[in-house]
Amino acid sequence: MAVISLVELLITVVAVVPIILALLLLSSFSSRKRADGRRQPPSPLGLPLLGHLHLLGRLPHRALQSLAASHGPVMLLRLGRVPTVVASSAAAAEEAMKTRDLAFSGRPMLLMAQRLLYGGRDVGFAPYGEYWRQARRVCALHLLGPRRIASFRRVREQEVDALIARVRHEAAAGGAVNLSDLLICYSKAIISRAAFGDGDYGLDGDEGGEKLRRVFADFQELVLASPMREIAPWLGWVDTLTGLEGKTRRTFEALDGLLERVIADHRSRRSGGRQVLADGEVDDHRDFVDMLLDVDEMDKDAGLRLDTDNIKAIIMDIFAAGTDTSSTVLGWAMAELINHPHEMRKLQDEVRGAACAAGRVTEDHLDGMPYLKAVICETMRLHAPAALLIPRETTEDTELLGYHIPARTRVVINAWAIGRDPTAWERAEEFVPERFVDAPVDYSRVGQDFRFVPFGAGRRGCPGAGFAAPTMELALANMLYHFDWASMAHGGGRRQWTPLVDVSEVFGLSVRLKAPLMLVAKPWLG
Ligand code: HEM
Repeated sequence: MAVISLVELLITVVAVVPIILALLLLSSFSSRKRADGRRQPPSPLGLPLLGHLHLLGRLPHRALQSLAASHGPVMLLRLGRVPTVVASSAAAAEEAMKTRDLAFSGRPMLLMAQRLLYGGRDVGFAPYGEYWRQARRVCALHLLGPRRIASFRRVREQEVDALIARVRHEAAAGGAVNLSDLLICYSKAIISRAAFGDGDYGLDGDEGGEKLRRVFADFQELVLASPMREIAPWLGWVDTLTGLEGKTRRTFEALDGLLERVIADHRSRRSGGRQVLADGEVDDHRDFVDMLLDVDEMDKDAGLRLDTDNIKAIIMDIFAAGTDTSSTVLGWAMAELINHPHEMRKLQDEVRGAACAAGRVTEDHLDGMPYLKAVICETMRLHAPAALLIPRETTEDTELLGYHIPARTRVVINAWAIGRDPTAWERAEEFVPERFVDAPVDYSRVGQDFRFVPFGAGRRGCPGAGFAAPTMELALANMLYHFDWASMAHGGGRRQWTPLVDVSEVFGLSVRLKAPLMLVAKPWLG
């Protein structure tokens, strides 16, 4: 990810500072009382300028987990010039996202989100305040409410059929299926159709949509990147040198142009005599852009104006938040199931038993599949895709587990570490879906159990969990219904059979499998 290479570059740059000087300036922030008697969270040793940045490495969620093991569930780090509190236990998460939710509901003004999301006029990165409250209400009620989610059932079922057909086609060609690619296509197709409808929108001269896929991938990579300018403003020139500046501009321009066309197209369809429906009525053909244009017309009196930039920002948010996350969970679920054949067989028995007569799994079958839901929960417990959630910022002076946290402190909640905390979970590092059969969690309702927070919780918790649930469940159930699976890997340029999937990770907007998931799919003949 770009942010990692930038950090590495910074480390190289500061290496010119004599090591002796660095050692002399080493500073310890270990837990201490301030002059006013308020306790600060403990900190590891930091370096001048970098603070604790160099400790994060390529897999920050793991590095922070190790640091928390020595320094405790609430730590204070300095990332460049940014003081950052890290919460790594269920108790800390509950206090931040429930007991003191209001104080922890801000978002920092992240430079890249500002650049790519119209100055923070979206939902996910908008600062806490009246605009965010209204935009969030629109999202939760009009775009992601239960009736709207149900209205996209046809889209989900068609896209699952398309996914299964693609697997069948690639499997028939005799090789391994690149399931990672197919799952990204699947979740992107669902979000695109929900957001834009069935119109065929693309970039100029983009045969097959490859250019668009790359632009979206760049967007996902950039949105949470930390440019040097933000960490150490005097090193802002590094962003131009590494190409980050140019890539950000090109990505923004490409997506902005596309969204302009989509919105103009929707506006012209509406002015051609289309009736605006009353709030709450379900019309299968209305997509998110339609809904946002409706809200702009209907909510005028409620004080919310959504101009074109607001609509573009909210749609981009939904793409950022909703695509990689769902496909990443599906990839991890398949990897864990291949590595746990007994659990794979158990889930296949459940799915095939429930949907046998129908010849495919539909959404009507999902309620009768408790093990399917348990597998998805267990996958997210071990592999929370947004491992560190989205960074928050305190809106006022507050406390966390007895430590004083000043207003405007950045807050990172390590959902990944909380899911693997051995003091909270038995056999914490093992894949045991049965734990969620014995104690089921409705993961589409966030904030029920703070040992399990892949969707965050509280005011800023994910409003899209209910949308993600049928998207993931339907795909996983159908993949297991239609095929028997085995693993295959690339090694030394050749494809090799392997009994297990390599579960090495790569950190990004989602923490995903490092190597593409290459699997052999054998059609099940029933
Ligand atoms: C497996 C799938 C998903 C996961 C794991 C996930 C996870 C998250 C997380 C961790 C946050 C930040 C929560 C916090 O700070 O407490 C978030 C926020 C958000 N998510 Fe999701 N998400 C998923 C799917 C979706 C989908 C499908 C959508 C929309 C269609 C969506 C829309 C949003 C939005 C708009 C926010 C910002 C909320 C705010 O700041 O007020 N997410 N998500």
